[in-house]
Amino acid sequence: MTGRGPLELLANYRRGDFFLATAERTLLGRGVHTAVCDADEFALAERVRTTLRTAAPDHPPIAVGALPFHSDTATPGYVVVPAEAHLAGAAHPRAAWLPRRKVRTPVAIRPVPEPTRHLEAVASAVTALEERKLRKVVLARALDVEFDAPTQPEEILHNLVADNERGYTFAAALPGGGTLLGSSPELLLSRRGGTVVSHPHAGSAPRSADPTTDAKHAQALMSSRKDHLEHAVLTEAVVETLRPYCRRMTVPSRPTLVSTPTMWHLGTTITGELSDPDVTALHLAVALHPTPAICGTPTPSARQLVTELEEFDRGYYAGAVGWVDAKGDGEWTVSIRCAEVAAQSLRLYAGGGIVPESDPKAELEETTAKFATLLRAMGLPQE
Ligand SMILES: C=C(O[C@@H]1C=C(C(=O)O)C=C[C@H]1O)C(=O)O
Repeated sequence: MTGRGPLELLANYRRGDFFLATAERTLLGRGVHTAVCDADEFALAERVRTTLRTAAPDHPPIAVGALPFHSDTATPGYVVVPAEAHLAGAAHPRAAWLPRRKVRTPVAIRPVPEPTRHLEAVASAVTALEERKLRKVVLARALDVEFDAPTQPEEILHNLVADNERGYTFAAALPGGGTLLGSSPELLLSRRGGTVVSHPHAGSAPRSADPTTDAKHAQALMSSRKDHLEHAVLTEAVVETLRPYCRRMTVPSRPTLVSTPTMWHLGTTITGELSDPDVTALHLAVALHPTPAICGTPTPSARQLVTELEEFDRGYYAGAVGWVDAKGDGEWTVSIRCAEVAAQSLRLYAGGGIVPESDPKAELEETTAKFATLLRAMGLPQE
């Protein structure tokens, strides 16, 4: 496949590969030279560094993979040095003109939990925030989609890449044989040489096909106290975690508006100059994860509340997907706007940050809007 362009890499993707398309590059990893699987994510980062440093010259000096929301033996961090790695430039703008692929119609779609249960969970979270002195918690829900024939990750990935020009669009093989498939707007961490960048997102509003309504939603988000509060909790945590690794940091005082084809968000680009050249992109991603974008603050009690209130396991949703190379450079995106794809079914996930001012109905609508990234790529109605 050497010398192929980004669209050829996309066309070549098949179940079991690793694929990541960003605004700058397209990466395809195939096969497994060495797999590193560890429920302890710091141990995982160390083992991956050693593997890449001591590796025989016959394999690509890059490792790719996925971190779960919460690591344990059933859902460990999983990073592989692929047998083959292919790198090309950005798939866009040409990818936007690709004809869409048809995805089979599902036989059943079931919300987990029922929407009324999610409303109750958000209301309980609001009460618990006050009682337990939490500043924020992120609650998610899922959609289980069933087919009477094999799922088509290749087709869905193709449409996700075509739809999301500025997204981090990924397909990552998981240890149990499934695939995590999605297009996230959010950069957990990138490291290039001595420079680290994080672009955390919190604060959301749906896009609208009507330009006046769309602009209104954006404006309302930019002036929403509740959303700015959610966002401030997040940037503070990211800055606090990165500071010990950096000799200099640049942190804008206000977030900016970020758009995806389906959502508006508040985002802040945080940059830093590393003081320790030995710390890899994966070490930094592991240190940051889980940020309050997908868990809450303080982390341990927010994680506990998530376990109490969500009726399903997040698996690799709200984790991270990315790559790290032998120099320690790399790029990890927050694994949201995604689905875990099995043989004949898939599970879509969407969550939102809850603060004391949150309204359950608005939170339910926000998760519905966030499902649209995947539903649209599957050719399904987005309601
Ligand atoms: C948790 C998700 O999204 C995150 C939560 C956001 C919010 O609460 O406003 C915004 C962007 C993401 O960081 C998701 O899409 O599932």
